[in-house]
Amino acid sequence: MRKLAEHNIPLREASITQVHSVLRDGNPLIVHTSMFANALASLANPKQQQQWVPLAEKNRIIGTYAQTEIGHGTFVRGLETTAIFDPETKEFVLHSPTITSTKWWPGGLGKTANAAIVMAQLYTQGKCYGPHPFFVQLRDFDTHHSLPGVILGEIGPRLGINSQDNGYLRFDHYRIPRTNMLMRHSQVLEDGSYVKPIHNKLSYGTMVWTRVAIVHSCSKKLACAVTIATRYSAVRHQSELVPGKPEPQILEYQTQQYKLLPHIASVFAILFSASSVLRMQRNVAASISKGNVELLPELHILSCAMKALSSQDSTQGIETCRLACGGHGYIASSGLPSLYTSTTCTITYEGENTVLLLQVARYLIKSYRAGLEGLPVLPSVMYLTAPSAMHQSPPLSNQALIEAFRISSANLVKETESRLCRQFNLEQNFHYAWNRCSVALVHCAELHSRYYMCEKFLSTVESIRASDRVRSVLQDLCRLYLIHHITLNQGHFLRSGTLSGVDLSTLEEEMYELLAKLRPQAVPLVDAFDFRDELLGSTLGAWDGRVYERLYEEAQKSPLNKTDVSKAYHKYLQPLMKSNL
Ligand SMILES: CCCCCCCCCCCCCC(=O)SCCNC(=O)CCNC(=O)[C@H](O)C(C)(C)COP(=O)(O)OP(=O)(O)OC[C@H]1O[C@@H](n2cnc3c(N)ncnc32)[C@H](O)[C@@H]1OP(=O)(O)O
Ligand SMILES: Cc1cc2nc3c(=O)[nH]c(=O)nc-3n(C[C@H](O)[C@H](O)[C@H](O)COP(=O)(O)OP(=O)(O)OC[C@H]3O[C@@H](n4cnc5c(N)ncnc54)[C@H](O)[C@@H]3O)c2cc1C
Repeated sequence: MRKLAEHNIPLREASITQVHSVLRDGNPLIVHTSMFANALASLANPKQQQQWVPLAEKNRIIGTYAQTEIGHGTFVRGLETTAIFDPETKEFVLHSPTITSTKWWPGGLGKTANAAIVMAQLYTQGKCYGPHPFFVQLRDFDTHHSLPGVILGEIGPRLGINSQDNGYLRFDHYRIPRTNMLMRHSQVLEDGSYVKPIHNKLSYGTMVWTRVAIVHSCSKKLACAVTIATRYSAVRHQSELVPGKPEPQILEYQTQQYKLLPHIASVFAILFSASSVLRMQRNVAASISKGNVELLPELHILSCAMKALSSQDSTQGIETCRLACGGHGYIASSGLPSLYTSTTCTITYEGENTVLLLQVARYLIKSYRAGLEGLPVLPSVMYLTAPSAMHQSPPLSNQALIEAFRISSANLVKETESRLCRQFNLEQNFHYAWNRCSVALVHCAELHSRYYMCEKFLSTVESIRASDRVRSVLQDLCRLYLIHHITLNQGHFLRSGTLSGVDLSTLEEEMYELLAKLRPQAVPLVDAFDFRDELLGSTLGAWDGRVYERLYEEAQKSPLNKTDVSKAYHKYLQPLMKSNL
């Protein structure tokens, strides 16, 4: 917090800095600095902001975002916590009517937060208006005791991020003033009448914002992992590449280069896509302030797509980096296990990936159908029904590969839409037909998202003007990324006829050449991420390469090494050894 203040970083921008990496096993303030701060900024009206933002900025109020319940995470419309307006007292009564309505998971809720943005079903004048956000004080601001009517606790150990005190929360007819409903987009007036928002998903805005922040943070996490694994691969010597010759750096093995270089490329692909979505988000936020919500669906879909792809890619990449470090990748002091556990959760939180990809697919199918009917569609999906442009670029050039992605994606959407129609004809029910096509629909969403990411990588690299040599290395890296993802998805390209078997063999051969060409750039590339050793926190990945010394030094800190003979020897081992069991 002191660092943020020193650098004049507003609270709600803290989560896209490296500040939370200072803590190894989760940050109990991350939801306060990200979702809570953003919910106040985007869902509270100016008067409410004046009241709460300065207190949150000064950390007098420490908040969390309490939406998920034991019974419902994905299906937000199914939340059970109620906020019933009482016109007599001009208050809302918050209540948790069932066990499944218990709020469950919010970060920092267990012990740290004294307030929360609570999503609850809004009832007024006898009618339910769906989930809405409320500012709720949970603990006394001086003593930190939970307030009467509020039942709070921590949910217990998790796979990782165990310093984050994820919590549970129940309300027992707990009253809050009417003015605690966040009223920027929708309101309940004193007489209980409800004023609608200009778009009925504006109250989901904090989730959209956080998905964008997650994309950015995934590229940082993956950058940490590739830095550790690449530096280690330059220090580690193992086996014989040529019999009788000295043991080479493991980075000389083509298989090792294949494990690392595509993930170094992935850091850039995710980062450039994140920047593009962030720009769009800023534009949409500015438009919403002027009452224009036209681009909100596009932002929602793009943030779902990029959150899903980046969390999946970074988690897989980090695990590959861990495996690439052999046994030493399994030791906690390598930093890789905690990077993995703090990244794999991004697949689940802020919208489980499959669910988000199905949102993307819904948009693709709707846009495809609209395009066929000649109705207007938004820019990112115009290609679904636009004529193909495959022959305009030289064969297998970067542009041709992007076109191959685009056409394959359009082809898959077309094929899946036909399947959906056939299934609908059989079932006579759109929802059942949708479910029966949902694996294929997820594949459509993945390919569309990959196309977007490849396109952003290429267009960003080509726009670099500062240095020819930097651009040249990034061009090679981008080329490797494109070919790598084509080889992983060969079937789609063969099915669409955009690439032949011969093309794929040619590309595969080029990929192996690129691995060798980029090998000398591997260490400079990760050094350029410029992580301080303190932030990386890894015995394997420190700048000076003293891997073995650091591993040995770190082992000395193990509590078991404080004494030569442990207590357990006297208590258990010695009796066992003497027991003749
Ligand atoms: C690594 C460190 C990270 C650091 C960074 C900070 C991290 C901080 C830590 C974070 C810790 C983790 C913190 C947490 O985890 S906080 C909890 C996060 N929870 C979720 O993300 C829940 C996920 N579920 C949903 O968002 C909704 O229920 C979905 C979207 C699945 C369906 O929803 P619903 O059932 O209501 O809708 P529908 O399917 O009938 O669709 C109806 C229409 O609505 C459109 N629509 C839907 N949504 C939006 C939207 N948002 N803007 C604009 N439009 C939207 C949709 O396209 C469709 O349009 P159309 O097709 O009809 O035209
Ligand atoms: C570390 C961590 C931190 C979190 N922090 C917060 C927080 O601060 N605040 C907060 O409110 N919440 C938080 N959450 C909760 C998180 O947002 C939810 O766990 C997440 O949205 C997924 O919901 P769920 O757990 O209900 O999973 P479910 O929706 O039950 O998913 C289970 C399975 O069902 C599938 N499924 C569900 N619906 C569909 C569908 N329509 N179509 C196809 N398949 C489907 C999913 O794909 C998945 O395979 C956190 C969770 C974690 C793990």
